[in-house]
Amino acid sequence: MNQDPGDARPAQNAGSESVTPSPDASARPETEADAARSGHVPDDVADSRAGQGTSRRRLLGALGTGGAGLIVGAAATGVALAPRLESGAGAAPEPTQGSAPAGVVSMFGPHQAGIVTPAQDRMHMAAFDLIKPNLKDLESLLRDWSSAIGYMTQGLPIGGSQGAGGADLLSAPMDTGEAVGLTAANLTVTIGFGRSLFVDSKGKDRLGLGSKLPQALIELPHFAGDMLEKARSGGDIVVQACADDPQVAVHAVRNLSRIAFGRASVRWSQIGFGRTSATSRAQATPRNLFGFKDGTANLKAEDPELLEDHVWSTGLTGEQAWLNNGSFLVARRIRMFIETWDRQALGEQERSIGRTKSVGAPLSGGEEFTEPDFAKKAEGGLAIEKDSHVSLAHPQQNNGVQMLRRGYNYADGSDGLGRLDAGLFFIAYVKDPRTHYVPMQKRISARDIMQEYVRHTASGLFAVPPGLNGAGGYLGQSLLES
Ligand SMILES: C=CC1=C(C)c2cc3[nH]c(cc4nc(cc5[nH]c(cc1n2)c(C)c5CCC(=O)O)C(CCC(=O)O)=C4C)c(C)c3C=C
Ligand SMILES: [Fe+2]
Repeated sequence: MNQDPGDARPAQNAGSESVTPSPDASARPETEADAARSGHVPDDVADSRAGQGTSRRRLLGALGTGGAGLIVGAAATGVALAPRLESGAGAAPEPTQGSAPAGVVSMFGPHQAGIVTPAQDRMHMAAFDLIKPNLKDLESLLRDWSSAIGYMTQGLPIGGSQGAGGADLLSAPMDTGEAVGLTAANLTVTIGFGRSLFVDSKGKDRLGLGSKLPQALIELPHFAGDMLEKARSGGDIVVQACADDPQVAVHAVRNLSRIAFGRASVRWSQIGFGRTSATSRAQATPRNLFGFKDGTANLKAEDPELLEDHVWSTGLTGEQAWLNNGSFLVARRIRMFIETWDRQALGEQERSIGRTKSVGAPLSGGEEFTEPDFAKKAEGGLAIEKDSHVSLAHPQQNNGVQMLRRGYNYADGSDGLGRLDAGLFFIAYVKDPRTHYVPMQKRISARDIMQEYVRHTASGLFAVPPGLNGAGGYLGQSLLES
């Protein structure tokens, strides 16, 4: 993480109002008690807490001038978090102005970062359950998370330059510290809401958000071959942290989990290494653990019209309108029977997928990006078998629907039989899972030749709210304030 320059010491407990220091001192709370209630800490209170006699204004000045790479976003991130983050007063920092420094992906925009962002190489995804479901905790959690995400995605410790350890020896540091000295590594943090946030298993409203349950946020049906572990599935809120450095991604989830203490707890988490998709034409197509190129025919950031048709939620009205510009995240932990696969002849492996292993070309001929010809005949039948993976997943077989895949390889050691517990942590973003995921998964689960070599062990479906448009807001605000 970038260590910002100078010896400036940040406030330890400032609130959302302090994003931009106000020149009008009378507008600020006078006492520490007032400050705690409002979530805003006056500079002098903050200074004495930090024990450094350095005002937040000086901190901001130092960052603004010396931290050229961090520009306004970091400089204006006056939203420091209390060590235990109880105030619920955090809010997003100012949008970065102009182009972000290398390695920094802005958290601002109509859509959340981490969807069409060029897929980073590492992922840590975690699902959280609320501890005592109530709107107050949910809002304060989302505010505090948004603030922390603002720091982390700019390569800063949560709370600012001294967030991982200043002069206060009596409190736990706001940031756990293991990312100090690392860059932001293109960190993005994307959040989504599970059906269980809205209603319980009997359909009863849990938090007063029942009327806002998106119609498409269904209970996914059972698919042939599913062997789902409940403890690894579902969740009220999901957090997807992706970065090009594993320590940065894990640091993000660890700190968000720490911030959630008392309000939400981790239900499951999954670490992924090695992206299995390309989400931009500028990226090379990576390979999955079957050794095949994965992500060739994926939707790409350069296709805004296709993204509009297949990924972004649009045209929702009334109580559902909060989700416009959002999306749906489908997560499936798919174990791959690597050892069995590795014993298959190359021809059988290629027949299962429908593409060559070497370059990823369709078996009907051409190069990697040649469109498959599903009618082409070969010796003994079709060049691309009807039940090959690409045939079943191709838009031609799926009413024209497409998805944005953003999955990762995972390996969680070996099972008791010496086999790798490894596979694909499948992630897809879709406009509507009822049309863009369920029918395709049904077809794949029932017929795909590749099914013999995989088993779905966990599942999640989440509604992903739109992005942050400006300072002072927080991720998920449209759900709570519409
Ligand atoms: C329900 C959706 C999908 C699941 C589940 C899924 C699992 C899965 N896929 C591979 C490997 C490959 N998939 C490829 C293409 C591909 N896969 C899906 C969907 C699901 N995959 C789609 C929509 C597509 C694109 C189809 C097309 O338009 O041609 C490929 C080929 C290369 C590519 O285009 O990406 C591979 C290889 C595995 C190993 C797997 C589960 C473990
Ligand atoms: Fe696939």
